[in-house]
Amino acid sequence: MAEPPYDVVILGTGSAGKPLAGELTRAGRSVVVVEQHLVGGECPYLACIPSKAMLISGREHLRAGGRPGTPDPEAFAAAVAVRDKVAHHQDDSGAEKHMQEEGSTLLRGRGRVLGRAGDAAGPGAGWRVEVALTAGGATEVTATNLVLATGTRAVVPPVEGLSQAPTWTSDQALTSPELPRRLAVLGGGAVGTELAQVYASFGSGVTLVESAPGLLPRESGWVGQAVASALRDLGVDVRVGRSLERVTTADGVATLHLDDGSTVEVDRILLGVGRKPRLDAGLEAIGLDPESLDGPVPVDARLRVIVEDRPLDDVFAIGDVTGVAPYTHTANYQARTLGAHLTGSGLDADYTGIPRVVYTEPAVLCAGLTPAEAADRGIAFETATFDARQTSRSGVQRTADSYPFERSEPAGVELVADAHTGVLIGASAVGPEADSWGAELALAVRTRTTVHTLAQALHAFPSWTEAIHPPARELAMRCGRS
Ligand SMILES: Cc1cc2nc3c(=O)[nH]c(=O)nc-3n(C[C@H](O)[C@H](O)[C@H](O)COP(=O)(O)OP(=O)(O)OC[C@H]3O[C@@H](n4cnc5c(N)ncnc54)[C@H](O)[C@@H]3O)c2cc1C
Ligand SMILES: NC(=O)c1ccc[n+]([C@@H]2O[C@H](COP(=O)([O-])OP(=O)(O)OC[C@H]3O[C@@H](n4cnc5c(N)ncnc54)[C@H](O)[C@@H]3O)[C@@H](O)[C@H]2O)c1
Repeated sequence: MAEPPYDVVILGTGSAGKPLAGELTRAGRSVVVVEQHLVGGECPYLACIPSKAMLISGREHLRAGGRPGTPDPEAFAAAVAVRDKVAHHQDDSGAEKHMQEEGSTLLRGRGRVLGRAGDAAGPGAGWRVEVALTAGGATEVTATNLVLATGTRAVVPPVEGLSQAPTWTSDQALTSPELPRRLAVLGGGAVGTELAQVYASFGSGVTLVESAPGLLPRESGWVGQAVASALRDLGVDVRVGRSLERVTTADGVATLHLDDGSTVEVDRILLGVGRKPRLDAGLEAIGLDPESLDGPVPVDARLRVIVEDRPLDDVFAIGDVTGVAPYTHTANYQARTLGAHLTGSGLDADYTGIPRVVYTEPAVLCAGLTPAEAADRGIAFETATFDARQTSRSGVQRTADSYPFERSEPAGVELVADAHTGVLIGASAVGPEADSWGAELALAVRTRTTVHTLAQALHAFPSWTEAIHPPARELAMRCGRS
């Protein structure tokens, strides 16, 4: 059955596709969305929300007397119940209803681009998309504009024996009721560090293997060291600069063979080594070859897909599939930006100061450039750091905190400023709730605030934001003024 022609067809209803549909229907556009799995994408059911719920429950468990190294299946089961409740038990009927109430036509199935509509080539002719319906059968839709919002999938590294081992991706970990007694976490990025903390909090014996020289290797070295130190306090065996050569499995127990000759026996291996864009929606029909692309879909500042160095006027990509700062807030922002472009004059996307947050304890919030990135770009810069344990808030927190074991409580702030202008070009904050109080720094980077202005800001006493003042003041004395 052929559907009527629409203004826009969107493939994928995740943190990118779903809000875009709302922006467009509110502006009176006709929209058809195609979703092959869950309406809402990975974030609410399989990623952000269940992982944050488990981190919070893990913290509460430790404060209530839970001991790292002592598995507590009962406490874990209670946390899983909360996790599954906040993740709606993967029931997306509420999200589906919401999209329909907003006016979108939702087709459940797998979409594949067939090509331009009719014989006409070039902008304005519209796009044909075939949908293999989940309920069976197929249909075809036509729309003037095509939007790819197909997200990513977990990378499975090509390691000998891994496919026979008991592995989890984060999707599986965050939907499973199992508390492994011994868990290996492969990868020390956001997934690896957050989930290592979750399982260690409930008593799993966790070994974290990261191939880079430190955890969270995209960030300044001290940030990853702070997180590594906190994980070690929880009993996690953190091994950085190590790679996995092969895995052997016998009687359900996997043995990891690392490149230093050591072995680790575990009941489960969690893969947190990154994600790859989903490029299997018929991109050949728009002139992209997924094989040779082997990376994100290239877009310009208006989210137009670039083919052979030129942006297409009627094909767009948003969200993780574009590889631009893969977070829900980026996907939401790109959806708003594209919505404005398709319904009015719009603005170019500006990715300055996107917060990169890891919700471990201590939490991490980074924005803008690290000193290493500033150096790579040839920018003359100055940096200053401050140990946030010197704030009054740290003293209050230490006294009030009821963790049952010694912790090193790493916390700090690093600012990076343009040496000539004093504009804040990067910042990192680590500490309790840095995901919230560090937001001031992300805003300062995004709004090109100078360290002179930042040094004049008043920071509430006794809050963690007081840690921002000393390095801002130091840089204000060392940097020029714009
Ligand atoms: C464990 C984990 C924790 C995370 N935590 C956070 C966090 O705390 N904060 C944060 O900001 N980000 C977090 N993220 C990242 C965040 O989940 C993603 O950035 C965000 O979900 C990307 O949204 P998206 O719409 O691009 O992709 P998705 O949410 O993956 O949506 C894409 C949708 O497209 C559908 N689709 C794909 N191909 C087709 C097709 N051919 N036809 C029809 N439908 C199709 C898929 O089924 C999917 O529903 C986390 C990620 C992981 C893995
Ligand atoms: N708090 C958040 O916002 C949050 C939380 C979780 C995930 N995410 C997003 O989900 C996506 C996936 O996260 P991720 O942590 O899997 O990816 P990532 O790319 O952030 O980190 C992967 C890590 O694995 C390491 N690695 C790669 N191959 C390895 C190997 N063979 N052995 C050992 N280590 C290896 C890399 O050096 C890197 O540190 C990211 O886009 C991330 O932004 C965000």
